[in-house]
Amino acid sequence: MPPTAKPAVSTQNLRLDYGDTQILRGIDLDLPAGQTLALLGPSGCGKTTLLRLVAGLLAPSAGEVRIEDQVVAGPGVFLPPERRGLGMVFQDYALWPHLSVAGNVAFPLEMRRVGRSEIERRVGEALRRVGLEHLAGRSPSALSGGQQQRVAIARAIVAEPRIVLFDEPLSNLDRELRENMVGELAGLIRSLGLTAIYVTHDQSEAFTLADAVAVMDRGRVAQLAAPAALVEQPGSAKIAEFLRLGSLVPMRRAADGWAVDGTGLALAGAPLDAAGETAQVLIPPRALLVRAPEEARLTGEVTALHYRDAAYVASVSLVTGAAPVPLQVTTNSPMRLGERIGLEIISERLRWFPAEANTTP
Ligand SMILES: Nc1ncnc2c1ncn2[C@@H]1O[C@H](COP(=O)(O)OP(=O)(O)OP(=O)(O)O)[C@@H](O)[C@H]1O
Repeated sequence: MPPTAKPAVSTQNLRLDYGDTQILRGIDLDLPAGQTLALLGPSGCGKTTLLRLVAGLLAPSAGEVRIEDQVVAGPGVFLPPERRGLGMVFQDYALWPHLSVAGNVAFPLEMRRVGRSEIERRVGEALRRVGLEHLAGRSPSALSGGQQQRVAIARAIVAEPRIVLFDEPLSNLDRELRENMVGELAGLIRSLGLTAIYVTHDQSEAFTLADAVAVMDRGRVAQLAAPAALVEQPGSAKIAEFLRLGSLVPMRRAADGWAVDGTGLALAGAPLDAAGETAQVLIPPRALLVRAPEEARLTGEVTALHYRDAAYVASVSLVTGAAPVPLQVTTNSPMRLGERIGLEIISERLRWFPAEANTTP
């Protein structure tokens, strides 16, 4: 974003308490226009609460929400949802059963007292965008889950908002449909030039759709970064663990470097500033190369195996002479359960974390 451009949505020190319980503990976000931000995190971390504060369905306990540089919530200011100019799509679709598909999509325009012919034109356009123009006259109850969610999306975009909020919109759909729809939704958001905030606990959804992902943890943003940057440079061992980026292996300082805790197995490449006597190292699958056992310094035994997306994904137990170390390996070469394989570690692809990094309150 050029330094002068105003963010489409921003929050400053946004807080929400229920009684004595702090739900959001000071959220600072800037979302540039035309970008999609995913809020990703475990159940209860505050994703939906943050979205509801932006939507105007909740008022903050402290801090500020701005939309296109207008304060919409803050000390002495609160704009209701209908005055924030946002589209919203929820998990449960919330379609009216007594209205047809077209009637549901027309509803936000009728509330705004848009003329009949203009409504017809815009409803037709919104339904075309989601591929449902042929079902305009149907009742929502005669649609599949995926079609119902498309109606909800058409309804959210019919008034041509610049910003759309999505709260787990695909979580009621079965896996295959979800995977198809997430790509469709990403295409739609891009082609309409929308700014979007997308709540999900599904990492692959977040990584498919979003320009930036805010990983949330207990009411805070633990890390905000592009998907590739999260994979390359997770901010803490806890974030790496939540994103399932690989195995986290406990390390202990040895005479001339670092060794896997409880073993004599040395690993090179620790950054010099990794303080203390203990650390953790993230070993992502892409840091491991499979070799013939006699060609490698390390040996592992295959303990579990899946074939997925044209590759073998194996759990491997690294043989250390002491406790085995569990690792994950991806390879194109066939493997068998129980097989012994050689492993080479690419030390530049390891990520080191000081032990303290896992104990943030
Ligand atoms: N009305 C309420 N009163 C008290 N606590 C609430 C209320 N609404 C939500 N909470 C609590 O706030 C926390 C955050 O809830 P929120 O729905 O934002 O989480 P989430 O990250 O969206 O979770 P999920 O993925 O399960 O939807 C939870 O611990 C929840 O129990």
